[in-house]
Amino acid sequence: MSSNKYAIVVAGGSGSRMQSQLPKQFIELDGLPILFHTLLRFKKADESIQLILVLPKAHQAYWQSLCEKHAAVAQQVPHWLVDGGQTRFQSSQNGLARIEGDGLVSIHDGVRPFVEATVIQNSYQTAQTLGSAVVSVPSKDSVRVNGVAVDRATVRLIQTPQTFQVSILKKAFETEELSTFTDDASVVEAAGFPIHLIDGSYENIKITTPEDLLFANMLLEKYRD
Ligand SMILES: Nc1ccn([C@@H]2O[C@H](COP(=O)(O)OP(=O)(O)OP(=O)(O)O)[C@@H](O)[C@H]2O)c(=O)n1
Ligand SMILES: C[C@](O)(CO)[C@H](O)COP(=O)(O)O
Repeated sequence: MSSNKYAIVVAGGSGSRMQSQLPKQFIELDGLPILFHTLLRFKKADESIQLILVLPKAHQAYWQSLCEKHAAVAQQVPHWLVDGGQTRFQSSQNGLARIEGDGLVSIHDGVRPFVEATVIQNSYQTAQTLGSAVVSVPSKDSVRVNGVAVDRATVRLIQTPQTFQVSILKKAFETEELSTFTDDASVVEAAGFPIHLIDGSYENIKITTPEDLLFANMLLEKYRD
């Protein structure tokens, strides 16, 4: 198999739950837009990873202006820019279309800027041997499905990155979109391929609602040297 490694960072959403004028992926943490933090995490985990950034057409000029403003950081994270889709499925699909040939591809939410290098590295290593690696954590809360308590030990909360052999992901994405496709693993599983879960971390939050920004700033504080 080819040793090419790609990361598709999806940032094509509208961020409606954040209720912010500025799309959430551009909100600054420590003076730097969230998206730069996320892209840097991948490059720092493995310099050879080729980055593909998925952004709505309407946000691309603004992103270019941010790249000029933060030129020193931007040059550390060279990337292809790809148009966002109407849904996350379509954004992943657009990113995937940019990849020619085989290798490994990780899909990661642009708004998960705290993913650790070890998690990224483990995801590529596992996908290399098993075909897929989907980051997850155990539930800390009790869980009920349709009101019925379930054994919490059977529950895993799914995060990103979700990493696959390119050929598997391309085959899976040849399908029609279903409303049950909330992530890339669900697309791959529906195509009949096995999903291998690996450990993530509780700090790998998806910045979704305003209180997530409070937590994000606390995490930055923790790692400030
Ligand atoms: N059409 C879409 C929808 C979502 N995403 C991306 O998928 C990730 C996870 O989605 P979410 O947190 O739900 O982002 P939004 O869709 O932007 O937020 P909301 O659902 O609150 O509108 C985000 O990085 C988001 O930009 C995307 O690339 N294309
Ligand atoms: C992909 C994901 O982050 C895994 O937890 C999640 O499914 C994205 O969901 P969202 O509704 O698009 O935020």
